[in-house]
Amino acid sequence: MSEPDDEKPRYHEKAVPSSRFSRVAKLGSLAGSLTGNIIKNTVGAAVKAQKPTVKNTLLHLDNAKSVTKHLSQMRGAAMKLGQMLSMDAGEILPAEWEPILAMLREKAHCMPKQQLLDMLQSNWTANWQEHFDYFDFEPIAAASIGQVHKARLKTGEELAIKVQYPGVANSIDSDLENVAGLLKLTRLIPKGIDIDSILQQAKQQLKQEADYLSELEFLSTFKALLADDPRFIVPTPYSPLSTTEILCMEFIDARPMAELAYETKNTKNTVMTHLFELLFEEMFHFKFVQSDPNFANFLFNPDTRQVVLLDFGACRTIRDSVSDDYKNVAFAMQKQDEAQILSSLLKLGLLNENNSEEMKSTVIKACLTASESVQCESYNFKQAQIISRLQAQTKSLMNKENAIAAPDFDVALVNRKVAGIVLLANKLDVDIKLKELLNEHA
Ligand SMILES: Nc1ncnc2c1ncn2[C@@H]1O[C@H](COP(=O)(O)OP(=O)(O)OP(=O)(O)O)[C@@H](O)[C@H]1O
Repeated sequence: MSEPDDEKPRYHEKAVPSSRFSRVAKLGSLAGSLTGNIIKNTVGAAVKAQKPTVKNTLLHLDNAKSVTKHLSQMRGAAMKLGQMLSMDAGEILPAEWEPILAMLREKAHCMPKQQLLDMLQSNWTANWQEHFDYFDFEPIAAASIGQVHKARLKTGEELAIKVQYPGVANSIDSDLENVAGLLKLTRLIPKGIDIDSILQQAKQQLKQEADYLSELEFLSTFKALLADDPRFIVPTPYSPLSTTEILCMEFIDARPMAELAYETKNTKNTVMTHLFELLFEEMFHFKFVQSDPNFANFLFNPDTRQVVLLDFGACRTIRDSVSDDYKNVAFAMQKQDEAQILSSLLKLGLLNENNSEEMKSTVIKACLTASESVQCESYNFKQAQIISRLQAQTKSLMNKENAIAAPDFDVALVNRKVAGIVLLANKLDVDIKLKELLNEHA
């Protein structure tokens, strides 16, 4: 049933611990290895006549490796929380953690063939192979809550089939609680970040993402919204074989977004411009947002410069008021109107009346700095070093207990979307006519 494909990445097979007991045991062993590493590094520091500090003990790279190794084996909730943290806080966590965050974004194991066969059989029928010309058991991708296989139906259609790891849906709450407890133990998270609200939102988002029939519906909605749009390719959903744990759609042959880095400046600018156009359309026009804009969720076609959109698990319809308030912030930033920026941030819940004057003024100053992106004709996030400048400006907030307000879910998801697209543009070193793109929505 399998056709070899030399271009495909190889994944290590590793059984996903599916019972609650085995998942807790896995976290127990992580706690054990963290403690072991702390002792080892404290002793190591003492031998080298250094004072043991948080940096050379808790934040030591051995701990980073332990956390990554265990989370990537747990997959599901554990790994997703790591990904969310790296998206939300990736630019502000201590530099020592960058290797873990990078691995959490990318590293994954696939499930052993028998576990995969059990999932296919329990979701389909014993004779499921009758539907296919071939089904490649080697996954083309192993992500946080499922792995993706390529297959060809008897009718000739090529499908991408996402199969969820067993036990993911039932263990979301307990996994997230346990992992967050561990992360708190490592004191990894700056005081200013409200981990408990990230945790609540991660639970809510993951439960939605673990229901592949809801993703199938979101995929159909996006397919309809972008029908005949020459900038984008959205795979056609295939519902006859889709279930809550298996998602089937058209297979699209395109290149990973990371390879865009090697394309011409023109291609990079065009592809990234499409993504900013889509961002504004989702926020201000569709009011329906795909809120997980990580690198792996886009592919591109180098010849046509089209963007392939994938992974619709985390879509959300946002309230009209949220869409309007974001638009007000954007245009107030363009006009450098501090009073309007403040009132829109208050409405969005990104600031509240209890915040100190110092806090309000820090956030408004940061908005004014960021506003250069929508004022000049063409903007390059990387060359402007805007992220490090904003980090420096808001650094004082990171060390104050719960200083960063936890907005409601709509707002948190739009924030994640905006941040994700900006980080992508920053990474790719592109020039974007952001002012012009925004003005189309005036
Ligand atoms: N329709 C498709 N055509 C071609 N490749 C696909 C398709 N769908 C998914 N893939 C491949 O599988 C990878 C993972 O897919 P997807 O992002 O949907 O999985 P996921 O489990 O939801 O990931 P995440 O960890 O982001 O939640 C993609 O980056 C892409 O390489």
